[in-house]
Amino acid sequence: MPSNTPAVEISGLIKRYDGREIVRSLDLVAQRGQVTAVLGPNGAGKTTTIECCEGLRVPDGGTVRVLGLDPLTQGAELRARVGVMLQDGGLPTSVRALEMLTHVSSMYADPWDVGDLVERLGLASFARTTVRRLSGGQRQRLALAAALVGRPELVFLDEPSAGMDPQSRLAVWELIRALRAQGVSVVLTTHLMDEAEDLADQVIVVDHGQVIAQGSPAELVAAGGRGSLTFWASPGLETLSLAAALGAGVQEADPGCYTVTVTVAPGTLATLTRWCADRNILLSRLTTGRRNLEDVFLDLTGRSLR
Ligand SMILES: Nc1ncnc2c1ncn2[C@@H]1O[C@H](COP(=O)(O)OP(=O)(O)OP(=O)(O)O)[C@@H](O)[C@H]1O
Repeated sequence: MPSNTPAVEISGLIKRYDGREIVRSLDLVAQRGQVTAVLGPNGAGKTTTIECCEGLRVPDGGTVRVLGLDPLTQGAELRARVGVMLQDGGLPTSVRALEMLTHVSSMYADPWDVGDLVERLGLASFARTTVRRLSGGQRQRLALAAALVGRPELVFLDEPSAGMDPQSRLAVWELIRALRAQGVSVVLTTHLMDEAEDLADQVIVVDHGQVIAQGSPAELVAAGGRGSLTFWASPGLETLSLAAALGAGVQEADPGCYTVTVTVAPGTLATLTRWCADRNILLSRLTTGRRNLEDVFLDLTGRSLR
């Protein structure tokens, strides 16, 4: 199989549960040697899509190729070349953490040094604890180590830093950067904007089972061409009236948190504060600045990820 095939190539993927179409003709390409982040809100179909790539789900339509191979019929060949970290860890629960990792490493001809992984991911403090008794974040780190110990060419990481404290999250991010530097292809799902923005070469935004935008973080941020304006006040403001005053879209992203889709100019702020003053509304906080992926995501989906 030529090695210039993409790491992952999905076309027209369809997946239904109980007759409900969860993944709806989804197309996605993840290039080799890159970090590709599949970003989307809860229930968007990210995990289902990744599980189709891992051969854990049978698609109802479309094609999935991983390193040029079909994960359903060529899974045995892929197993040695692909690392998988499932969202719930997917680990056996009655073994000790380090024993489990050492056992997995013994199945490979040229495994990653277990001691090095233990150090990079801070596993030493719970090395002798049985998996069942680990915290969620500890399990995640162990699952990541298990996914990497076989030195895969491609890894699927389903929400790799979910439930982790900030320090562990940084360690995971550092490791993902190291993988990329080694030429490993990484496909991860996340609902953390900063994770996608910091790590990914390519971000694929999925909502309702379809790709709604894709590009590098910089491309996605530049595409809107606007600044961002967010303010906080009491919940339930008349956003339609404010939108008319500003000549811009206004959304209540979370209760009491409003985002305005506009090119921010001095007059914009004057109009906003006047509109509020006329209604005796006190702004508790206001920020303007460069758009980030979160603003892009809000524009695209009308929803906040928090
Ligand atoms: N085995 C299943 N049977 C029925 N419905 C399912 C099954 N697995 C997932 N779903 C549903 O499919 C939808 C998409 O789930 P999926 O886990 O792919 O989304 P996701 O984007 O990964 O979300 P999250 O970020 O919450 O993990 C959800 O509504 C979920 O409840």
